[in-house]
Amino acid sequence: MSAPARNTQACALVVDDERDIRELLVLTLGRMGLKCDTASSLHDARALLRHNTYALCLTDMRLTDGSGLDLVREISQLYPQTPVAMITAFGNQEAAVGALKAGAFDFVSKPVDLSVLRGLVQHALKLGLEASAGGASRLADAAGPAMARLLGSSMAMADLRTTLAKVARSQAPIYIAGESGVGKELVARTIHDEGMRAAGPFVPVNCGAIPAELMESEFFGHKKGSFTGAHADKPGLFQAAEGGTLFLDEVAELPLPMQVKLLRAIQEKSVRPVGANGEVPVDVRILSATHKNLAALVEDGRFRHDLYYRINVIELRVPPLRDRREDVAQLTDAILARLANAQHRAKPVLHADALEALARYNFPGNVRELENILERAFALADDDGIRAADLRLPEMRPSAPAQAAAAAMDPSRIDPRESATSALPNFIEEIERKAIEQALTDNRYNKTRAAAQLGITFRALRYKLKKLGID
Ligand SMILES: Nc1ncnc2c1ncn2[C@@H]1O[C@H](COP(=O)(O)OP(=O)(O)OP(=O)(O)O)[C@@H](O)[C@H]1O
Repeated sequence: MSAPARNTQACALVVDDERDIRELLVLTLGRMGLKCDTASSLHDARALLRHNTYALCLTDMRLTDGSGLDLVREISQLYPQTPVAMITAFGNQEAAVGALKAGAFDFVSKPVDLSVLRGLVQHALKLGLEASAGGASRLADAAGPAMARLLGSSMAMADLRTTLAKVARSQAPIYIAGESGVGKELVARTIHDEGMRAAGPFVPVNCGAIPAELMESEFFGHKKGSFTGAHADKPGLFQAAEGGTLFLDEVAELPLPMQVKLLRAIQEKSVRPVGANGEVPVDVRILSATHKNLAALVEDGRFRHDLYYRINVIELRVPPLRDRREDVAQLTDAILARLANAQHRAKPVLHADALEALARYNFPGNVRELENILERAFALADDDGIRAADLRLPEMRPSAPAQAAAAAMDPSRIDPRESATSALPNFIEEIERKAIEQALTDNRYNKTRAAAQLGITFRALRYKLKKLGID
């Protein structure tokens, strides 16, 4: 245990049983203007923590007298003003995730990449400043105001909020899984707003909505004259998210060649604009989401496994609304209040039969569908309030979202003899048209969301709209 050197300079605690690593860390942190205390065991680290306040703690995972994870837990609970990061063995994603879940704000893998370490230390110091500026309790349980937007009293949502509070502090990439309309983007925004990048931009990008040929330029930017139509230098989405968060929505839609380039940008923390000679460094946290089963796509070879592991350090799963029906009443109340407020009208009464109907309904389109149902009912409601019939719930069997649109226009209910012609191709086109029109209506003509509901890519939807002549 090194003798503590006390003065006003910020001090870090380095815990590792390998002397070489301790020396390397002390040297690097010293160059960044930090004093260091060192400990080679849990026992020594605990003793130092009892008597000193640290701006940062870096601990190894495996220590001679126990696990660094225990130290991470203790520091998060007893010294919440001290951000703690874990040093993990290379490629040990499990340990990294364990550390983040135990309350570490970040991790760094061995062999330690010094530029990564420096970035981590800078973030830790920012966190410490936040805490000393009055946000210590925020570091302790991090339930900030943004979290309040994520409604739901179910156990599932309470668990999700607890995990969010922890992961918001870290820099780890997070993959958000869940059906369409379940709240994945809201979760991503909450992580951003609750974390230390909140002052930076939150840039959501729908990966399925960018034409393949423009993708590289959209993500990384381009130089003037690099291709026909490039009239001026243009920064890409990475540059737009500098200092903040890039949210890759529908990440499963990325074409394979783009996946390679994205992986490189994330690993190197730099991008090369189309037509540029050099790289531009970027400081961006990556969050991603899809309603598809990404692990299955990896197995099928349609999503690169290396990118999957890179973006999926922590996976959050947002459960479908039908699995947390107890949230429906609170969500309904909040949505009606918001609608009433926006239209300067009184909040309508929701009669018991309407609430019962909502409680029974399966919500294949999840919270977004609940919003659409209530918006429609609110528009039609008179002073008497909203009754079950006003909700116009489709008669649906319990079904997954991709089946939902199809179920709404169940082919068995369409009589080929009643369609324009009984020829099979036209009959099928008719079904397709109805499914697409229904999905567009359900999603307020948002094509991206309609495509997601239909379980097809944005490009496929665009093609079909053109083919069917739907405006
Ligand atoms: N827990 C929640 N509390 C309050 N509003 C919610 C909640 N979950 C979702 N919403 C609202 O429901 C709508 C759909 O949510 P969001 O866009 O985040 O879903 P999504 O899962 O990203 O959808 P998609 O897969 O189609 O992109 C938004 O208006 C969002 O604000």
